[in-house]
Amino acid sequence: MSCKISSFWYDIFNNQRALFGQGGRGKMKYGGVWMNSIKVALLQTHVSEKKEENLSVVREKLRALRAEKPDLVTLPEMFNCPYQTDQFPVYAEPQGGESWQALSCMAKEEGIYLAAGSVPEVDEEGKVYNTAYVFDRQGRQIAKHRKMHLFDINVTGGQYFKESDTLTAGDAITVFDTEFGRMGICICFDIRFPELSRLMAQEGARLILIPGAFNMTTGPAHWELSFRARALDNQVYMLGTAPARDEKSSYTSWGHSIVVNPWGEVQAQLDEKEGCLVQELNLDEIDRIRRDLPLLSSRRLDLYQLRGRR
Ligand SMILES: NC(=O)CCC(=O)C(=O)O
Repeated sequence: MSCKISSFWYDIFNNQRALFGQGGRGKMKYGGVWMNSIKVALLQTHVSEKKEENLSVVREKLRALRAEKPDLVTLPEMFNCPYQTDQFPVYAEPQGGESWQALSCMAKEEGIYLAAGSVPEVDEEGKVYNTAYVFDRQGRQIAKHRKMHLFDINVTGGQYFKESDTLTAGDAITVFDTEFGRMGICICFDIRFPELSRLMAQEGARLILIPGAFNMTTGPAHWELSFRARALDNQVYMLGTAPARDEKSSYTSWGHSIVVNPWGEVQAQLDEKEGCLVQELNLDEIDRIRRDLPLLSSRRLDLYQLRGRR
């Protein structure tokens, strides 16, 4: 089936509306109301060295999910490529490349929003980014986030990783609009910087999507805690989608794809194995919790303010 979609319209559209200078501040509703619930499916896939195989796995799993009728499906960080700094430039493709086309077609074929994990992206200057694309039900790209905080850590006796060896950091905060309300997206290590989630929430995000791959050092210590903290601070749903654990790979993913509700509770979480988390999210809960416990509206904005660069 042919469903070639150009990313051209997106460049024009998004250059005008990308967050913080892209218009559309605050709330936007479709036909005056948002839908009050959304069915999401988080796909925790095994990542192999074969890009085509990784894409085929996603295609198969989306087909298998048809009976569930999800509105939004999310994929893991770097789901089409081994999580290794030396491999990012090898697997990188420009926006509109082969993986982008395949993912756009999948969104269109299934009639879903597809938050297509992240993939290595190369720009015209040869810089490589860790990039998350989001497609709408027609397969059009409606958002693109380049990981803003590169994962450079060296934990004594634990995990070492240096994304900046081969990756360049993004510099935009990313939100997008759907009939379910505004959503934000960032990538893995980005979650550790509370300002970013707060800025997305300030811009009206009600759900924050995070493709992520914590590891065997920081995963048990900080994965769930980080999702719960950001959900609680901002009274939003937080969705984290990770690759399944592969003990043979050089970087071992913690897995544990997770949905946390705006009260800060874990609504559902996978273990380390391949799997799919299908969840119905009650979006009215966001408004109820914000009414009952008015944190965002009780901030002392006369005394302090957080502003993103415009
Ligand atoms: N891929 C990543 O950004 C990993 C982040 C991580 O493990 C962390 O502890 O933070």
